[in-house]
Amino acid sequence: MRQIEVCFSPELIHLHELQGKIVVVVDIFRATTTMVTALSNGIEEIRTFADKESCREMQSQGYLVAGERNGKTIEGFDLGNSPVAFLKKDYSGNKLAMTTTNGTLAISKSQEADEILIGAFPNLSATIQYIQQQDKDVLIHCAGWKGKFNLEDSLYAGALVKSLESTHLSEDDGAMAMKSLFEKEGHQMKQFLSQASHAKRLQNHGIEHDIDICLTLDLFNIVGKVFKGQILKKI
Ligand SMILES: O=C(O)[C@H](CS(=O)(=O)O)OP(=O)(O)O
Repeated sequence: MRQIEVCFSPELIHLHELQGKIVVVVDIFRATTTMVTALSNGIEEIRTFADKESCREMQSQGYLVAGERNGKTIEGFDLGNSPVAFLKKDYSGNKLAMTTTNGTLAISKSQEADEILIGAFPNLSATIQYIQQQDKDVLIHCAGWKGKFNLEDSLYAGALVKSLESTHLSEDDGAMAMKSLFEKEGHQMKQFLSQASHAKRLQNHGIEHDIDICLTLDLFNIVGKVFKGQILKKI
């Protein structure tokens, strides 16, 4: 049987074997949710950058540039890191360059994987369906917050482990623990995650509506996948 395991922070990813696996990168608040929303609303490809300046330079190549530092839109950028902003108009025909605090770092640290998927609650079922069709082990790479464990990415990991239990064994302690957490709290996800430190940070920025999108299941029937350094959508 295929295996599934969880890495709770990009700081711990060196402890895991990535080769041959599907790595699902997850940053519920908000980078991977924003990416999936952008792809669902017309963005044709996303390139991710660790630093602001390399990202900003993509403007001259016709890319929209999006990103934040400490949750705030970077000065001179077209967009921040808000999924809601990508629902406000049709972005068909546009390409996006993005830099965020945690999510884009987790993607760059997953490069040795056989496949990298972009995980978020709004495309959970599509991602599950795609994984079930592949004959590969899965590693869920939680972006966390500045190197630390966080509740929302971990709960997503639990949801994925639980949903894949008929096809993927979770012998890893982290995967087992998160499955139990999801079994206990998954039915009241919004209430449970409203206590999360990052949810409180977003509330302080007055962007509660982002939280709603981030915690809504199956809004989009797409899979976000990295192909040669670009994130593209697979329908
Ligand atoms: O924009 C976000 O929500 C966070 C910012 S921070 O970690 O709270 O500074 O970035 P992300 O990469 O989406 O976790």
